[in-house]
Amino acid sequence: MEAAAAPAPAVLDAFFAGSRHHQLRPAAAAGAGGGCRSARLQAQPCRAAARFARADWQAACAVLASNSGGSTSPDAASDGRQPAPRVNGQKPPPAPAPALEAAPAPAELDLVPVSNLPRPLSISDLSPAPMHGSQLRVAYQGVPGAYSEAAAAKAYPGCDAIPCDQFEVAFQAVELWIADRAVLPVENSLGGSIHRNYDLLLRHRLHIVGEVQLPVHHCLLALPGVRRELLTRVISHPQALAQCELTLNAMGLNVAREAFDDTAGAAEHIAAGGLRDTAAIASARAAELYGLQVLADGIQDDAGNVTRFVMLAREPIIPRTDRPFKTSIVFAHDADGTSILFKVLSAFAFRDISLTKIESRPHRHRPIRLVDDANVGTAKHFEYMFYIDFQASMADVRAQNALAEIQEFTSFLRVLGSYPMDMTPWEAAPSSWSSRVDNSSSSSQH
Ligand SMILES: O=C(O)C(=O)C[C@]1(C(=O)O)C=C[C@@H](O)C=C1
Repeated sequence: MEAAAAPAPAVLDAFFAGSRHHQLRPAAAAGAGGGCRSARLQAQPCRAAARFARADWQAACAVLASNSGGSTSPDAASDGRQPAPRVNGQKPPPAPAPALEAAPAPAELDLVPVSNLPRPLSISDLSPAPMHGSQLRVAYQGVPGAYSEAAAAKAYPGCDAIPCDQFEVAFQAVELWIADRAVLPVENSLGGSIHRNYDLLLRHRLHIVGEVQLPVHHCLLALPGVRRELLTRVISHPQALAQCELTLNAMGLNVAREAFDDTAGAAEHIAAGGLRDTAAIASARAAELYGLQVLADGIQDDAGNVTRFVMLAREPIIPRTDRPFKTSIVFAHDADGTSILFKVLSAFAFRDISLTKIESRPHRHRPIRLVDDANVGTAKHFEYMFYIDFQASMADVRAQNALAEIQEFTSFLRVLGSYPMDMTPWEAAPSSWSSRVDNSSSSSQH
């Protein structure tokens, strides 16, 4: 138990400081609804989504890149961008006009003077639970049929899922009000962390507002009539290839394996190109969408194959204590500190707060630390940013005090989000390719 129940105002201020407004709304995105299901957002060049002129999206990307900088992190400054407004983990700047408002408005953009337009709280701001049945626009990476689309649907049932060609585009789509939320993978039980998204979480200013765990059930897909013996290549997302490696070998499929942007994109590529020598690892839904046959299903190496996704929004949610919450933080420490990681872990251990994840990423701004006594640069350590997920809400005084303590010996600390844990029960996906293998290998024409 905490002896002192005093909250840690600096940490909490820093956490809630994320709710400032500086919004850029592409004119065409202001309309209600979505209609973007089939349009895919792209980064370079930015192909137009259904309702957006190509120029709008490109201008929006350019303004975001030149003005917002994303950020809050030491990382962002290395891009040579404007010093970003601090979101949390740092003191917020005094009130004046946000950086985006100072930007000259491209003709086709409707820049909202946000300081004049206080946005009323809506129910979605207040509720930590997904908004069932509403047409929330949710950005994900991949094309329809990707697991990320299924994760978006699980997180926000009935949402309008917006495909994006890269993770970064999904972040930008939310920042630019083209989407309301993004749902992005952060770790898989077999393949490990999706590092790119850890780096992007730091570089952008979005908040984690939820998590969703998706059992991932992979199928081997090919054009109708193709037999396994004809295959010379298996293509898929690198995570999916890694998750099926042993099973593919056990099936005798020792053919070339090639990485693709996403699993469903690989299936689409086979269908579009009429590739009879290539199979994709993707979902059964991708098979239906792109007219492929399932040669084998349940080919993931482990029945408990599950990917954890985070839900991202422009605003943090109000943390609560009436249900299990997780909080995600990222921090760096001063070069001269000793045993910092031990001290950080102790701050949680002494308060009986369980950690659910630790990740470290290179500290881009300060990649190397000199460690020899003479400081002549002969001995070096890498420097890291540390990401920790812990099982407590920011509304819990134990978490507030732990972060207040941690703040004393870290040079940078940011709360990425405090959000309800995904407690939905899930069944392991069957991993039984051998009993389900399609017999077409002996009966079909090729
Ligand atoms: O390619 C897809 O279908 C995705 O949604 C991406 C992704 C990932 O990035 O890990 C998501 C879940 C699976 O683990 C495999 C791939």
